[in-house]
Amino acid sequence: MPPFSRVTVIGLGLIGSSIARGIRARMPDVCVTGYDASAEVRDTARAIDLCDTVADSAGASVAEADLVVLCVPVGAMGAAAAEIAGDLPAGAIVSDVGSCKQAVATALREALSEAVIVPAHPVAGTEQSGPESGFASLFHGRWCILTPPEGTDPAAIDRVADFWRRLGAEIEQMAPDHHDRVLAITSHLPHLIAYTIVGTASDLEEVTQSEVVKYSAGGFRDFTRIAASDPTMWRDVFLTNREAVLEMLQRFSEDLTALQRAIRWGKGDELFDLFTRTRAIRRGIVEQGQDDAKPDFGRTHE
Ligand SMILES: NC(=O)c1ccc[n+]([C@@H]2O[C@H](COP(=O)([O-])OP(=O)(O)OC[C@H]3O[C@@H](n4cnc5c(N)ncnc54)[C@H](O)[C@@H]3O)[C@@H](O)[C@H]2O)c1
Ligand SMILES: O=C(O)C(=O)C[C@]1(C(=O)O)C=C[C@@H](O)C=C1
Repeated sequence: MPPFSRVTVIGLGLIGSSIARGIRARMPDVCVTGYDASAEVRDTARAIDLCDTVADSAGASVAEADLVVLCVPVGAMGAAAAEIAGDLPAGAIVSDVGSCKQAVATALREALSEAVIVPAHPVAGTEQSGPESGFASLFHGRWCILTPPEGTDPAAIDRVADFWRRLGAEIEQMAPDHHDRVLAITSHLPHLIAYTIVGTASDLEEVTQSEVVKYSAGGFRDFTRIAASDPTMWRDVFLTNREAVLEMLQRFSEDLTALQRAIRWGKGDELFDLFTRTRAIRRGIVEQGQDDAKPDFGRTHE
């Protein structure tokens, strides 16, 4: 039996709509209610039959829920939680999918002082956003990291883990501050680098816009996919995970300076050793079947 029978998804963008579709595909008996602050998104969600019900207010959407999943940008988590505070049923579990965990956990606890909260982060996504971009298989074979605060009811953690396993994810548990440091280097910094390199290329006076488009067939093209990611989401991620990102950025710029010196002084061995090491890391990722380089992730969009 599914761990929940009435799930409310708040924020019907890429992740929220993928959860709604995943529930339809993997837990068809579960009733899904959706809500989004944008009336346009709610209309689209109704038009594409994303949920059993799309409510017109956050409070109404949670009134009968046993699980509420907040799928809004991390900077909006506190406000979204505050909106449901007065209507949340006593036994309901609240979760979220935010890309940073520590600050979000604090915001959720402040808004929902009595609720059982089990924060989660599915490490799966694309550069798309909005209700039509989601797909049921997004979480298949991907990690979902749970960051429950100390003292969280283990039965609640198990139910949320079961929910994500049924959506196809594998579960890992971590302390929120550790999560934020790990994701700062594996996800947040790569996005910052992609935004920078695409911005720098388009600013170069000697390179025209049409040349940027015309010659972006190789490595640069991969950066442009990442740099097309949602501006609101990523603004919020960098402002929210500020400390960890700045720490990793400091390490990164020191390593970049070392590379700069190696190039300047013709230290070919240093370059060769680093590139050999990084090639082995890439091959390890591919061997583990986690190669996401293809734009459609090699997965079926159900
Ligand atoms: N995109 C990814 O790759 C990815 C992966 C994992 C986790 N996440 C996290 O998932 C969350 C959602 O990201 P997404 O990619 O689905 O974004 P999205 O832009 O596709 O969707 C976000 C939706 O939230 C709605 N919204 C904003 N504020 C709201 C509020 N106060 N109440 C109700 N609805 C509100 C917006 O109208 C929008 O429809 C973010 O916290 C993000 O960090 C994203
Ligand atoms: O592949 C992508 O497009 C993503 O950006 C996915 C990605 C990532 O960096 O891995 C982005 C943010 C998330 O919080 C989790 C996953």
